[in-house]
Amino acid sequence: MKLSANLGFLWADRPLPDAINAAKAAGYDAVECHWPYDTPASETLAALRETDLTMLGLNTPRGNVEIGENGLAALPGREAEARAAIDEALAYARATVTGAVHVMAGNCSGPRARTAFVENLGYACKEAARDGITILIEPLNHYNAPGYFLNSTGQAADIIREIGQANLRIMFDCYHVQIMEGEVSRRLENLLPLVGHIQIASVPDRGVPDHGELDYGYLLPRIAAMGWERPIGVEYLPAGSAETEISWMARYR
Ligand SMILES: O=C(O)C(=O)[C@@H](O)CO
Ligand SMILES: [Mg+2]
Repeated sequence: MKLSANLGFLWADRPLPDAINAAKAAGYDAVECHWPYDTPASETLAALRETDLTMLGLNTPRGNVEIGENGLAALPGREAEARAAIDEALAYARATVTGAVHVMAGNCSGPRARTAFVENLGYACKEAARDGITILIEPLNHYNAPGYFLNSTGQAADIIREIGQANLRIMFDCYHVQIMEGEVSRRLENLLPLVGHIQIASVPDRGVPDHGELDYGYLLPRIAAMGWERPIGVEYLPAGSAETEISWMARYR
């Protein structure tokens, strides 16, 4: 089982190149991040080359976070900003040889939001396809992301099927799926052809994935048995330092 350190949460207090080095030292096979835009892409790329790690994914900018914005792609009337955010994310991904961009929908609901999301995703897929980049959409739970447009895997699957682009996939975060829908292993197996990335954390506390209501001792071997070979994103909130918490990894290797 290969694991990817999500540097949006792990070593998040360090500059991104230092966090990439920490992930390497801790034994992770890959990295992924949330919003890397304060770090010049050249510095991120240098750290990736030095450590021989790949950046699996990054998120589009969220808009005005001070007023609670959490993405722009499903906001009717904000298409120009949404596409600028997609362009910025894709440029950073190209410059750092990152494989996927998570297009963040934002806080909205209703048919006009869905239309905006579908159209902006169509744009993102076409722009990304030129460089072989995958576009991800991630259903988020309503405790961490109240009002977020995308909150179920069924909704994500419908949108992906409607758009019909081969590079559009679900970011299946087991933490969010368990909170919103349950039946994580069956749901993942059914959706597997549409899944582009998998993430894990304990539920409900979003801690180290070795306790709580989801049994990763069962789930991770089950995911491997489904034929999943790519690194799984470890996206938990460290209670202390991520270095002192890595002993859980040995269990899943
Ligand atoms: O919150 C999550 O889960 C993520 O994966 C983020 O990329 C979205 O904020
Ligand atoms: Mg996630």
